[in-house]
Amino acid sequence: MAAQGTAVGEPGDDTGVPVAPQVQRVTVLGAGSWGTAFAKVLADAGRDVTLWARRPEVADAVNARANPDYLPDVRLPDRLRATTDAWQALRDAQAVVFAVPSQSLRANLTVWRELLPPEVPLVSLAKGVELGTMRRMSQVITEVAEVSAERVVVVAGPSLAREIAQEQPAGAVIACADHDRAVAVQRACSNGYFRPYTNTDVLGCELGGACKNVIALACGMAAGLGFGDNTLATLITRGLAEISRLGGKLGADPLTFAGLAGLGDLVATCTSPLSRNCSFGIRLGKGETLAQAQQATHGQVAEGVKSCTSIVELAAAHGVDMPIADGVRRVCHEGLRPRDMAAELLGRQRKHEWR
Ligand SMILES: NC(=O)C1=CN([C@@H]2O[C@H](COP(=O)(O)OP(=O)(O)OC[C@H]3O[C@@H](n4cnc5c(N)ncnc54)[C@H](OP(=O)(O)O)[C@@H]3O)[C@@H](O)[C@H]2O)C=CC1
Ligand SMILES: O=C(CO)COP(=O)(O)O
Repeated sequence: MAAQGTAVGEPGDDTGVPVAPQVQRVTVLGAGSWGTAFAKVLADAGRDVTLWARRPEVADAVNARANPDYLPDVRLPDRLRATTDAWQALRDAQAVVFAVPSQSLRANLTVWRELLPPEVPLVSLAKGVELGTMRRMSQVITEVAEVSAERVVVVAGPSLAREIAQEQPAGAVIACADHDRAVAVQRACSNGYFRPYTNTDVLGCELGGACKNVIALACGMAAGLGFGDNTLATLITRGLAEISRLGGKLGADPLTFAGLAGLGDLVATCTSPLSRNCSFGIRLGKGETLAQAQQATHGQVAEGVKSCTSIVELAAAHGVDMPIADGVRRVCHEGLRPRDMAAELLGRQRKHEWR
């Protein structure tokens, strides 16, 4: 029997699992590519969605069923409304989704926290680790919004925004320490092309999402240098090894890294021309400086460029070796040449694959 205040799962949920009350009105804060695509996912799942954009022209475009800056040629659903007024966006929300870049979440949340409705799930889409504090996004949310970890939900997995917006089938992970809350958000965003699974390993899912961006930069560099699929497969596999090593040390579930938030997202991001991180890495591999690559990709968020620093610091603080991530950090921020990074990785002391 369902616990008080919950309802028994409807068909499509885990059999008989009690779930939190239905989430119908959802607010997404951030109208970039993933914020807009995820808002569309929610609307296509039957939710009433309000999207907050910081620029009026983006809100106007979304209200005219488009977001040409971020998702050209995608028609947005009628259930999706946009505004630049955060108070208006948040006042009736039954779930709130944060879709701004990782390094700006704290500052934005400091403004939004007074407006957040009590008790509702707070959902993070961002894939990064905060510079300076080494905090994951769920930790930033619990700290700034002063809420318990059980209220914070993380969306992870292979979710290239443009493919999702084109309604191409994809799996995802909805992670929350409170399984019932994960199920409520899972139900709110399940539709005919988006299939989310639940997980209670928030730490592992967030590490998978943030670290794969750094490995995708390395894979892009390899492609930019002209290396082929053996190099790519080696970087993906050894990248997964170092992500799993960090996760294991911090207490994540090792299975998470074999799942959509680990291997799944790593494969999608390291191999797709749609990945901003991979594309940015290609530019570096072809010889562009960080500044040149940033100028050429103006307005695009390649989270790994910043998170490589905080991830390597986090690893060092726990005595974990992450040679690929550290190589990426040194290319991005210390002027190491990608070709020299490759030589250094190949010249490391020979070792056993797992020990
Ligand atoms: N794109 C994708 O495929 C996926 C992205 N993610 C993650 O989602 C997060 C958001 O990325 P994504 O939507 O792709 O990013 P985009 O670059 O597409 O959009 C960024 C959005 O955030 C806004 N923004 C940028 N800086 C600030 C700021 N300082 N304060 C407030 N708003 C700001 C932008 O507004 P404006 O237009 O006014 O500049 C824009 O709406 C990232 O962590 C990313 O890793 C996760 C899965 C998939
Ligand atoms: O997270 C993503 C896919 O899951 C998007 O990756 P990029 O930020 O590299 O485009």
